[in-house]
Amino acid sequence: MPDALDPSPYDALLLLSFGGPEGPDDVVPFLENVTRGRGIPKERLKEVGQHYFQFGGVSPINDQNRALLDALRKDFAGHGLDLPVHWGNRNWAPYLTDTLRDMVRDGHRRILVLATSAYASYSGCRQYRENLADALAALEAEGLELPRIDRLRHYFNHPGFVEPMIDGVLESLAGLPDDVRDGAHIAFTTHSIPISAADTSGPAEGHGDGGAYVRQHLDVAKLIADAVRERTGVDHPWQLVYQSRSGAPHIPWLEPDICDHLEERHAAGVPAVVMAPIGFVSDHMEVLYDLDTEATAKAAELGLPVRRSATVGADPRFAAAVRELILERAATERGARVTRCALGTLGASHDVCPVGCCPARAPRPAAAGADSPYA
Ligand SMILES: CC1=C(CCC(=O)O)c2cc3nc(cc4[nH]c(cc5[nH]c(cc1n2)c(C)c5CCC(=O)O)c(CCC(=O)O)c4C)C(CCC(=O)O)=C3C
Ligand SMILES: [Fe+2]
Repeated sequence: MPDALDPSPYDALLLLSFGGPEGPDDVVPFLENVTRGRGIPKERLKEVGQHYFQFGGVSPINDQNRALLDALRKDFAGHGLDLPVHWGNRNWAPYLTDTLRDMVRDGHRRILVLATSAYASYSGCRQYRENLADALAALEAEGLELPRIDRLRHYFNHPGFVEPMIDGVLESLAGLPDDVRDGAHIAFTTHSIPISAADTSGPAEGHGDGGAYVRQHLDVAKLIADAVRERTGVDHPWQLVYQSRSGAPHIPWLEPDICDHLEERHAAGVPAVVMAPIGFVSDHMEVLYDLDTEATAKAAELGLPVRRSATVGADPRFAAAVRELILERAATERGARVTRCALGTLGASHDVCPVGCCPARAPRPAAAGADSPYA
């Protein structure tokens, strides 16, 4: 047996994810949960509902989280890390509040959160923290003693997140027809968000010009493109583009959209495109519908060969990265000096979101940050 690894002061890991419907009857209530108070046009909701119905009302995200749970437990057991792993979602069962209640009743006092969102932004960071605060408030109202909750730092530039995506892009290139492979461009995609949200993503000192959200994605894109060039000897031109835009049309969101980008590349004579969804942790509905269905249909219409590269999902290298991040944070909490592993130019992200990081339009309590009202 390997030497036991020390996760103290933490006594549990909570995998915190988005959640998704698991059957047709779940779709509308799930969308109501997601969009409550977000001002999304009715037309857009009808359209997104259809994406889910087209897949039998089942989002792949829950099974992917089950696979990630298995991968984490296997990795921890194999390395002598004795830390129970629980799972709760923001928008569908198992709901965060229910999971957290069970954890508190099981006696957990110091909980570390792994969010299935790798980058900064209101939607990808603070909103998760707001939902953690909501869950703590609910448990407080039930008279339960509240645990202390910390969240693992953003892992977008951790090798365990980046390396599986490099393999994914290499695999997609290999899958293209021989005569177009070397000329292929890479379209790195992520979720479009309002430009105002991008500009205020991350800590205040980096606000403006797309903020941490755009900078972090550009750093990952460049890492992958550089690694692909090194391994294939071919310089594939690349660009960061966006997908899954929602919201009112008069509000500016990050562009270009992947479909417009495919059209533009095709018109410019580019012979093939690999779509690499670096903004997402798993092949969930935004990937299966917006890329594999919609963008792939657009490419077929253009006669443009495309491939979509795999997300990280339950890759064992990602599970190992999570273990390293847990041990890194635990050691930091114990006052030890640790190496903080990160690729690229930005360095390891902060452990605790500072005040003013990824602000909300309408301020609400958020846990696990410097502005948390909870201990
Ligand atoms: C940055 C970001 C991520 C990546 C980080 C992360 O992973 O957290 C992400 C992930 C996801 N988004 C998802 C689903 C949805 N997102 C929506 C709406 C929105 N997302 C936004 C941003 C993001 N979203 C924003 C700015 C909105 C507009 C409304 C608002 O300002 O809040 C809507 C409403 C309908 C629509 O308009 O699309 C749905 C249904 C699912 C589940 C997929 C599945 O079921 O498999 C996942 C993983
Ligand atoms: Fe943040």
